[in-house]
Amino acid sequence: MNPYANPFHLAIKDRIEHLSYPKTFALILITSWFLSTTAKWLTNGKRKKLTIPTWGYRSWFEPTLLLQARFVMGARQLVHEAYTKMPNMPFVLKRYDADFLILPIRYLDELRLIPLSKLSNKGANVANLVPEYHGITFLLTNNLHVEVLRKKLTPELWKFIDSASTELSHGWDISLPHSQLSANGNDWVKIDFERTVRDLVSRMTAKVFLGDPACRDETWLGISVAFSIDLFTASFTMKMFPPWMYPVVAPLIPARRRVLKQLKAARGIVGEQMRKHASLKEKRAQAARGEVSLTAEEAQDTLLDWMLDHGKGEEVRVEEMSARQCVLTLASIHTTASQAANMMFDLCEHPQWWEVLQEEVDEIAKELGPPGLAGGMKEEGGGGGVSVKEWCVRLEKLDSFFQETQRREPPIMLGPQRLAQQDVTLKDGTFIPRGTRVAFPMLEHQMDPQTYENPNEYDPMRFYRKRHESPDQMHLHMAGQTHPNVLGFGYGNQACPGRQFAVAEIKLIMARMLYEFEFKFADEKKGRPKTGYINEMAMTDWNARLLMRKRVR
Ligand code: HEM
Repeated sequence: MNPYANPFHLAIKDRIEHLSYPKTFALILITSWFLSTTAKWLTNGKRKKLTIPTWGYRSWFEPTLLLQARFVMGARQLVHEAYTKMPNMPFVLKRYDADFLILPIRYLDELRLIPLSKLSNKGANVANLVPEYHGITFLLTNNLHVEVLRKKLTPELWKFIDSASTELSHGWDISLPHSQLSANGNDWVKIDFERTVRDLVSRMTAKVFLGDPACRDETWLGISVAFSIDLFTASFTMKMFPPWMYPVVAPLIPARRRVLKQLKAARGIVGEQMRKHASLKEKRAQAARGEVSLTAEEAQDTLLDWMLDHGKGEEVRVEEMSARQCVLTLASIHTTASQAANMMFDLCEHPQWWEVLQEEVDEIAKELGPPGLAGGMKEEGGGGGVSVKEWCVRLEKLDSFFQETQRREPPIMLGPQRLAQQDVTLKDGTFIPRGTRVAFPMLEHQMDPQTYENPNEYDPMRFYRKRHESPDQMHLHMAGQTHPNVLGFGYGNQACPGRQFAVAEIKLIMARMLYEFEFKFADEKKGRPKTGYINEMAMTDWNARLLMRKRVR
């Protein structure tokens, strides 16, 4: 029987056929929300639920869908209101795909000691990326990319930073508009600062992770910037639908198609480096016994080499290894570039600090030679040159500046985040049902007068002063150290494993910028570019432009 034979059905069919694209999209969303809510209601009846109050409903009648939709662009406001109105209390926030239990900071240490099998950082961070649709499910069960950072990159940090600094010099000539900058410093040139730093950081990261020649492969450099953006866009779009609709929606999302293309191209590039590693194994062993000598490229020691030597089974198959390299670009490039951009925006907003930072760099340069130039950041112990370590360690004011920017502009406003893999009851009886996302109000805590004196004041020497209060404080308040009041890199043993590398990279880049150039906002009236938030994620303003000119001494 033809269902449309009925005039009522015919009218509906006619309406549906004439719906515009936005209306069709809204209809799909509302229908899928209705179906998934009904399904949840039918299946969740017996599961224990969160008993903590939800924040944000405007009235009893506001549908949950509306509250979840408001979180997308209004999370900053919702978190701020909840934190202010319910100080030191847990509360629940509704993101469209998950309920967040926001815990006061006093729970931080208790949660740190709960095993990952109960409260998982990976569960929370990776689930946001819909891993099963992007070929990255191995992230949930496998830790090789974290191990390599902890066991190879961090212990040998300065060797790798030194290698990254050679790539910084190479990128410096390519990514900065040298030909437009007059030597007398008269001409201001407009630049997209964040993009410039992204280019530099992607080169430095590729040098350390993959080595030559992949680190100069334009396709790889393109992937290492675009992969994160496309993966986030694809995941964000998919998560607007209930999981049962993913098989239908996923193939229609252009960003996801790009992600799959990037993964395919990465297989070619990373696969080639892997083949070289395999073919060099014997020669490297001979060189270690002093029987043959290696060229510089053959002798390079990359994080990929370590992963190939230490990985097992699927870990060392090209599909998984190349996807892992893409994921490492995701973790490392935009985070680092936006921190550097925020630092430069803060400096342009508070120009009185130029002199202080430039003076610090100039003083060190007088003794160690200019940053990045001949006689400056040379190989550690090589040719009478100065190690990058010495340069970075001595940049104490820049270090403090780094932290003050990160305090006010962390990459995420709710963190650290964990996913309850099973029901958990905290010491005071707070019950966390399986499946709950747990997070801390990082940004609010860092902007709270109980945490920092005059939190709204931009005080870039705040951490410098703390460090110099007494010798035992010197290491506690360095950029990259985690602390309950400094959460931008996470906290405790699950904190960002690449943070020391990120701090050193940013110091190298910023020291050179301070030494060689001056910057100001392209649009002085607009002032500092505003950070936007999509859900809990911070987004620097990609339309922001700065003016730069050569510094004349
Ligand atoms: C300023 C730059 C960076 C910021 C602000 C940052 C921040 C973070 C944060 C907040 C986390 C989550 C920690 C948690 O779950 O509690 C994280 C995790 C991670 N970061 Fe970073 N990060 C930065 C740079 C880097 C770099 C350069 C690398 C690699 C060299 C890296 C690799 C990772 C990895 C692999 C994880 C996941 C750790 C895990 O699954 O256990 N990050 N980062």
